[in-house]
Amino acid sequence: MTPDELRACEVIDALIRQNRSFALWRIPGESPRFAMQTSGFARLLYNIEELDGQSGFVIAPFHVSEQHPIVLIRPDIRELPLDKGEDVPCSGNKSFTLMEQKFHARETKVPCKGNLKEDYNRRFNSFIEPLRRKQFEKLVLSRSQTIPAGKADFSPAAAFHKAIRRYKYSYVYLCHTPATGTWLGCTPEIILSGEKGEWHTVALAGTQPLQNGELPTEWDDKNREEQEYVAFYIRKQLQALGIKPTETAPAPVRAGELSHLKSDFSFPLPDNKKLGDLLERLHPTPAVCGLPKEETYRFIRENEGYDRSYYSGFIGWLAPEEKSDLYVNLRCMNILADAFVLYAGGGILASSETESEWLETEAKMQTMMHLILDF
Ligand SMILES: C=C(O[C@@H]1C=C(C(=O)O)C=C[C@H]1O)C(=O)O
Repeated sequence: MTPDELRACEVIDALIRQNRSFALWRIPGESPRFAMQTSGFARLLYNIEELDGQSGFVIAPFHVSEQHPIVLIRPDIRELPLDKGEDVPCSGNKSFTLMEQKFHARETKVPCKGNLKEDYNRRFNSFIEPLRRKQFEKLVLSRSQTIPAGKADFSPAAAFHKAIRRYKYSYVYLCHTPATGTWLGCTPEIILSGEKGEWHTVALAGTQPLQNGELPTEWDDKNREEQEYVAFYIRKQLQALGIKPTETAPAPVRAGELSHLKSDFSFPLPDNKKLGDLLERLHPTPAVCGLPKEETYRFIRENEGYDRSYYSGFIGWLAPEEKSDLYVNLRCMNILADAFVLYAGGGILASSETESEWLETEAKMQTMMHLILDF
């Protein structure tokens, strides 16, 4: 790292210690951006529609609750306060006490790998059953894994810098608020991006490792079907709003050492003040939830056995008057005082097999594992 980058990392890590509300993000092919709220608490919302007409950096959970609200960071400053360092104006937020760090760490139990796999297999069996009975067409089963921090001096900012170099084709972010704690992720999946009359979303699903660093050319029926469920759902949601998108054929894209099938949807929007309504319709897509939406959304919450928190929610810059870039929060982790909580999941169809689905979650977790293991 250059001296300037090192200095930037020190400032960013200090903002986390001071419990500020800020986000740092890098859209693929662009330079990193920064936004921070310098006074008061970041706004908490309990309905996605409440995002209509709002702007700022958003972090929304898989399922909104008292414990996991939607958080909207007001961008009081857009430049990293390099000169001022620790003296950024701030009221309302206070530094983390040890107690609060422990509070954020309350979900931290470190089960051994054998138990994790047994637990996953049990969940898999309860997920495959309604699929085989044809009650549902698709379900996404996910899990979390807690990795104790090896050393006390882990730098989230240095991990962000490592991520932007390593994951060129992903959206990389680091976000901290008192309500959410610290999250870092590298996601390949747009939920909504665009400006003025031109908007964009994607149907992304199906997973294979890269083959000798290259995109796979063969995709089996199961992967294609998984992706088509997402495309079908997006078509239907847009249609219900009277939107006629143009759609591309599914094609493989890169996400770290993995590849997924993606089709792009482009469309005009009659009213940019209604982005919350559109997000409410899109989230959660069958890439992270299932089909039919409402039934599988409930089934997952009742049967997955843990709270997804901000994993598989959405994050990013919301700006109806300029360009918005919102992504599905995948390949991410919650950084705690003494541990990392990593998350990953995968689409299950009636034909799915436990072992290969487990290995898929392992492969997806490697995205974050690469950022924490060499520290
Ligand atoms: C659910 C995740 O990823 C999603 C599920 C995929 C799949 O089932 O093949 C592929 C990409 C994402 O849409 C995850 O990364 O945790």
